[in-house]
Amino acid sequence: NEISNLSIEIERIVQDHLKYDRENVSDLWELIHHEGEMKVYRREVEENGIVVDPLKCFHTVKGVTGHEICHYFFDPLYRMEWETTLDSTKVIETPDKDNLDTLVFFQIHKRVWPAAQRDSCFWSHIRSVSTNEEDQPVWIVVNYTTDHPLAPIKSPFVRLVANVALTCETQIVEPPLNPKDIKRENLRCKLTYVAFVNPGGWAPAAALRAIAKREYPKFLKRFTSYVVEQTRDKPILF
Ligand SMILES: O=S(=O)(CCO)c1ccc(-c2ccc(C3CCCC3)c([C@H]3C[C@H]3c3ccccn3)c2)cc1
Repeated sequence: NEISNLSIEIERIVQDHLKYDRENVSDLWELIHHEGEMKVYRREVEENGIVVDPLKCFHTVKGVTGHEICHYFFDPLYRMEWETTLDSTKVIETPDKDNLDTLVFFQIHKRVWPAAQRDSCFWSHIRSVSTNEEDQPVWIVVNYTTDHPLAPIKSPFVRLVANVALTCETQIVEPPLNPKDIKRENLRCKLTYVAFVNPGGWAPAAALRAIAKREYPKFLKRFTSYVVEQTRDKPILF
C-alpha cells in the first residue's frame, strides 16, 4: 500500500546516500567555492540540453552536533528563518503520525531571473545511523521529489526534480574524561551536502550555472551560521 511503497523508496534512496555521499570527489569534480572549512564542488552534466549539474559540499562546523544540523534542516518550524530562496513552504502530508521522521513538503521557490519560477514537492526524511560503539551516530536528512495530489503542477510554475541529502558526523575534540563535561568547544560537525537538482524545464545553461555557483555556497553558509546561532546557549543535542 501507500505507506509501504513510500518506506521502500525512502530506504533505497537513504541507503544510496549513506553509501556514496561521503566518498571523496574525483578529479571529475570542479572546486567552485572554497571558503574556510567549506569546499563546494560540481560536475557539469546536461540531460536533454537541461543543466543537471550534481553539487557536493564538504564543510566542518564547530560547536554543533550532526543531530542539531539535521534537526534545523528538517524541521519545518525553522525553514523560512534560514531559507532565503523560498516564497513559501508547507507540509502537505505526515505519512506516519506516530513517527514524525518523514514529512511531505510543497515549496514555492523565489523566481530567479531569467528562469521561470519553480516549485517543488518532496518527501523529507531524517534518520540517525549508528556506526560503531564509540563514535557518535551519523545523522542524515534526504529531500526527494515525489508527486502528490495536494501539489498539482500549475502554470506558470515549473516543477523542480530534486534529490538532496545532508549527512553529518559529529566529532568530539579532546574529549573530557567524563562525557557529561563535553562543551560546545569540544564539538565539530563534518557535513556533506549533495544536491542533484533538475530545474524541471529549460533554463539558460550559463545562467543556471552562475546561479548555482552563487546560491549554494551562500545557502550553506547562511544555514550553518543559523544553526550555530540557534544552538549557542542551548544544551547540546547529541
Ligand atoms: O537543500 S534543499 O532541499 C532545501 C529545501 O528548502 C534545496 C536547495 C536548493 C534547491 C534549488 C531550487 C531551485 C534552483 C534553481 C532552478 C532554476 C532557478 C533556481 C536551484 C539551483 C540554482 C541553485 C540554488 C541553490 C540554492 C538556492 C537556490 N538556488 C536549487 C532545491 C532544494
